[in-house]
Amino acid sequence: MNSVSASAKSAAISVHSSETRIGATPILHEMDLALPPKRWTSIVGPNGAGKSTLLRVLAGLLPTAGQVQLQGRPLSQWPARDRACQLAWLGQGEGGGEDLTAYDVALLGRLPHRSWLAPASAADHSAVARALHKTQVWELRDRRLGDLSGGERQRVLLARALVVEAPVLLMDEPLAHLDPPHQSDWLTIVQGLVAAGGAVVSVLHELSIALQADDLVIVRNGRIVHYGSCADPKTHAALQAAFENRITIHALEGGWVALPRAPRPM
Ligand SMILES: Nc1ncnc2c1ncn2[C@@H]1O[C@H](COP(=O)(O)OP(=O)(O)OP(=O)(O)O)[C@@H](O)[C@H]1O
Repeated sequence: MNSVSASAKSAAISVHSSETRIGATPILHEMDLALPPKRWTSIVGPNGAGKSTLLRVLAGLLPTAGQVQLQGRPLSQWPARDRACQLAWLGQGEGGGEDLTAYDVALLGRLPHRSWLAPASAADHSAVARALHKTQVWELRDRRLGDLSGGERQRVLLARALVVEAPVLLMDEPLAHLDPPHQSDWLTIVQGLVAAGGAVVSVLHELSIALQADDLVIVRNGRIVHYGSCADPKTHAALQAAFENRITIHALEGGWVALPRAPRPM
């Protein structure tokens, strides 16, 4: 299963856990996953499979019966500020800061780099400007977050995650509300992060985009049922099986697309 797995020590981020519960309900079982640097990994699977829960465990947002390691060191042993510089997070449908300008929302991502009560430095401002340009929201920088459209807002929140400049970036449904040109921009950003040595982990429902990643983690019923390269036919077979063969996968322009299987004519 783990043809591309790194060991926990050499991984950018890893989880080894027997069970994760939300309240009294067991949600994830026997998670053993080590994701290497310099790769983009997409987490996919049916609705309710546990993808977002797995990402939250990796981010340290949900306790688990086991251990998460970041850069080879248990998450719990990282000083909070250092950890926040190493691990950036873009959650699903994040709220908060509605009255802040887009610029100030992005600047929040620099907080881990700043000393207590210190004003933003020139480096902070240039990181924000770079991220707002990359995500195509520089022109919107003085608008309130609460006044932006869904896609504009998502791009500001992506900028906030990018300004952390962390070597590990976790994103839950980062393409929500993004139109195809902005999805394409997102792909360019991810490729740039990976080329610079980063580990990018994204939960995605868009299987054709997920298949453009380096590796795929397939989750079903709270378990990792496959982890492998997107180029591996075994990964395609596992993906089809995870979706009960209700998708088909086709080669296209050097990559793959996944389509819902058309119902048989009556
Ligand atoms: N707060 C909660 N209390 C109880 N069960 C929860 C809670 N949050 C999530 N769950 C359950 O945990 C399971 C996994 O949820 P999760 O959000 O991780 O799935 P997912 O794979 O990301 O789903 P989707 O594709 O629908 O976004 C689901 O059955 C969900 O109903």
